[in-house]
Amino acid sequence: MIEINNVSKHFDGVPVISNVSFDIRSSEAVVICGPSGSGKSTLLRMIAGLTNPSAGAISIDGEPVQRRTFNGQIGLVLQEPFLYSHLSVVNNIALAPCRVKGISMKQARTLALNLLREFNLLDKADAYPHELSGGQKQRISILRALAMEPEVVLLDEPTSALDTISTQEVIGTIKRLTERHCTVVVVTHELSISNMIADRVVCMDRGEVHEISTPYDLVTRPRSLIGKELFSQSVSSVSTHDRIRLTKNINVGVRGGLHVEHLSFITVMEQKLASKAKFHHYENVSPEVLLRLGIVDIYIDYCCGQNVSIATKSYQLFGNESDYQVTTFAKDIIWNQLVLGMIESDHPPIEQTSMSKPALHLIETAVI
Ligand SMILES: Nc1ncnc2c1ncn2[C@@H]1O[C@H](COP(=O)(O)OP(=O)(O)OP(=O)(O)O)[C@@H](O)[C@H]1O
Repeated sequence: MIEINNVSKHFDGVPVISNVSFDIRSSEAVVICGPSGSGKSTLLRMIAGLTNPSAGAISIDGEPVQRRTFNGQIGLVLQEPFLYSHLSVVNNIALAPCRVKGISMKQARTLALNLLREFNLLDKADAYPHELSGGQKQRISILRALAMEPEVVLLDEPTSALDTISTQEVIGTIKRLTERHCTVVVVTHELSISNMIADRVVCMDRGEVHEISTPYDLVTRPRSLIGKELFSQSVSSVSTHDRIRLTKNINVGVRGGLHVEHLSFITVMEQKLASKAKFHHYENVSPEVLLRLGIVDIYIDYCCGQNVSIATKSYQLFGNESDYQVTTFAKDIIWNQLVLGMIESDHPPIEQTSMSKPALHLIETAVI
């Protein structure tokens, strides 16, 4: 769908992007990551048609982006949400479809309300931007882009100005975009976004693409130095583990293929919890099924540097509409609040042998 062919860019003779080529398929979610100054935003701006390549070409559905007229087919979400402060949330979303697409304000508001309902923000329809949290503002700006029914949504550092909880909310919204089969391209420093939403991750450094891999491959077997540096950063030891008082067993599910050395958090946990935490590797089993059936208390999905993507049913740090959620936390948060909280709560120990036959069948047939 998006073709990037031998694209280079220089500013005043200084090269910023050098000979970059890759394709993005329709409905694909691609995360572009790399150190500061590696050219990520410049590449995204070129995909958006906001700046032209110095050499090479970028096209969407065969049409060069430079020649595309603005029709809302590319949705752009920036670090700052830039909502209109004098308009309510619903009118912020309805404005562009009304002005650009020429539909009536009534129709545009209906469209906006439907989006707000779908993305669980209906209760904010009549709020004004100053009444929203940073995360809510950013989620509204994503819906504003979505209201134009774009072919592709480009997001440039959508969470960099947000705290942990707001970041999780925004990641949830981006994830929903992907579930709607939008083509999504995200530039981010937040590695958890790639774990949560990306089909593929583009690793850039100094204007060049060094690796394009799935998040899982980047975590488990990075092929480039920059991929390794970004995704397998060394983890310092957990400072608070001595506070743990163990009274109960917890079952920890670990995604098959994820090895202990990928995360020293697990190593520390194994040492400290020795007899209390049981680790089980599961291949091709849905974490949701494992959690719903109570076979595991925590499911460790991906581990990336300081971040861990985990799923939990029985203990929730963040309110959520479902009783199952995958969240990416800094490992210290897991350790201090989640594991400690779980152990100190009245969480009943679950023995693996208590699985019923139907439950076993469910597990055998469930595929991630
Ligand atoms: N309009 C411009 N004029 C001159 N230099 C620019 C311009 N835009 C970007 N640059 C330079 O291009 C390089 C890449 O910038 P870019 O913003 O694309 O990097 P980035 O990877 O997105 O960085 P960050 O993660 O810090 O946002 C930087 O050295 C920057 O100073």
